[in-house]
Amino acid sequence: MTNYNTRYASSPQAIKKYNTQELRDEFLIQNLMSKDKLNWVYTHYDRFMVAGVVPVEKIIELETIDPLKASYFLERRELGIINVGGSGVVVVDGIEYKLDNREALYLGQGNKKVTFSSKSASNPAQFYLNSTPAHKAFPNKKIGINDVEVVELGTPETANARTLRKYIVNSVVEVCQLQMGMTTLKSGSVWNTMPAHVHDRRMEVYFYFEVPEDQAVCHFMGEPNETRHIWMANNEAVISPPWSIHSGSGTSSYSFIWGMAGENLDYGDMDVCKINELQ
Ligand SMILES: O=C[C@H](O)[C@@H](O)CC(=O)C(=O)O
Ligand SMILES: [Zn+2]
Repeated sequence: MTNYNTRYASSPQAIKKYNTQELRDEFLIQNLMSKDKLNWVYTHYDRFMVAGVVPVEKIIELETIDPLKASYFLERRELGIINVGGSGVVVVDGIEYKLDNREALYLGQGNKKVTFSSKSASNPAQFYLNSTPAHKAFPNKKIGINDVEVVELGTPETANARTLRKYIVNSVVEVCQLQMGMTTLKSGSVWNTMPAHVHDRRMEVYFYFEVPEDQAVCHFMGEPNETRHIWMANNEAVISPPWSIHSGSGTSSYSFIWGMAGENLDYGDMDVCKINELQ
């Protein structure tokens, strides 16, 4: 079963007046990982789409949705998939890709039939999906844990020691505009993306997972001199407009998947904010 809802783009002026619920309604994405359902959010930020799928009893098919006005989902789109659950299988036009925990798959434009299933109902796969418009068909590619580019960031003293893994970036796989990766906080560190940055060329979505039960992540957004926060639970995502910082501090360590789309494929294109100038 496929569900979707739509999020329109917001101006920096608008959010200055939002209360907590309005901010959450615009930017927070909940209920992504629900059993035997494919829940899409179609954003008007670079038409970036976000979904989760947890196949338990069923094989779930990637269906087109009405806003695409396409005869199949990947007619004009590319798709990135990262499995954050138990072992699963993605079948793409008859070709089977086994995705274990923390393995990823890039699917190019033009693939017609895509299905998701789990190896075991007691430890189901949890596929996190990002999709963006595509203008060219690049080859499908599985990205295993040894294919990623690893970057160590931060220090324990500043509570931001973390390992960043680039899965879907153009030095690993050819893409039109999608970029995806995963960042894991070291035990005792809580701050991601600090120093914070903006990149007006690209929007971004963060999906927080491996947040221990009874813990939470406080996600910071907004212009660097006008920030807001959104408290987030495990398996929730948050949209970052191109004009917004996107940084979080947890009450414990955690992991998150970042996904981006927009003007360029240069991962390092960021305007870093001075920590002591944030407001
Ligand atoms: O534009 C890049 C993204 O915000 C993330 O890759 C940053 C991140 O994972 C981190 O610093 O922890
Ligand atoms: Zn960023």
